[in-house]
Amino acid sequence: MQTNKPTIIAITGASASGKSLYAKTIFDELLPELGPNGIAIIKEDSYYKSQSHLAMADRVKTNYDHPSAYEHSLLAQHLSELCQGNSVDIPTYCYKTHTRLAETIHLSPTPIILLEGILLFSSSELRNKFDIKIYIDTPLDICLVRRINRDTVERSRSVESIAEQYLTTVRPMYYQHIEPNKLYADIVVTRGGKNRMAIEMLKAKIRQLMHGR
Ligand SMILES: Nc1ncnc2c1ncn2[C@@H]1O[C@H](COP(=O)(O)OP(=O)(O)O)[C@@H](O)[C@H]1O
Ligand SMILES: O=c1ccn([C@@H]2O[C@H](COP(=O)(O)O)[C@@H](O)[C@H]2O)c(=O)[nH]1
Repeated sequence: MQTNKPTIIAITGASASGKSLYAKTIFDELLPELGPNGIAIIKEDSYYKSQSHLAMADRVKTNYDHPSAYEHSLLAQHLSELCQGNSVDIPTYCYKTHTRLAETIHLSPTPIILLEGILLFSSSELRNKFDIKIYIDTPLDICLVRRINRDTVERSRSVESIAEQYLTTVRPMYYQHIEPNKLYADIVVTRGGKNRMAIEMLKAKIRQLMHGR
């Protein structure tokens, strides 16, 4: 690994497997020692394509679990920019309106970048940019329960709409585009975002990388 470029740690797995919680726990626990210029989180979901040209009735029909729903080319471009020492303006996305928002988030390169999202391993162009690849391996029935609990509260969804979307796209796309790419992982983490040993091991690796810079 080069020491002068950001280390990109990609965290993938099914929807509601615990990717965000795992990344956020590591971020929160390392922030006091690394500071805001030391570590950042990027979400693949920020790169969902804008759907502002579609009516709401059509936006809900989009397959958000297929790689084509994401602007992966922009994510790849931003990772390249960050690795070259340049800042980027990350898009923001609203799950309630299913589209990109007007504002962006300005991000300068940090030594450690935690990148999390469901389809990060589906593109070889993206995979080649990752220094460490982690797969959060949580049984799908547990993910579904977590998704129902989360999306009814945080994403304005009804249980019926979650069930419909799960059966039509979320579950089939998981078996086509997420689970088969587990083989690219360096590390497979069980028990979701609260696996304390998996959290401590990645924190130790990050500390080692920071000492080597
Ligand atoms: N190990 C766990 N035990 C209990 N709840 C968890 C665990 N991991 C994650 N969760 C919860 O499940 C929900 C989905 O987790 P989240 O991290 O948002 O998943 P993802 O980012 O993979 O979609 C959240 O409400 C989160 O707090
Ligand atoms: O407009 C949207 C965009 C995405 N989704 C669902 O989100 C998940 C990915 O996010 P996680 O935080 O990893 O769960 C994906 O399964 C999409 O189905 C959506 O419902 N609407």
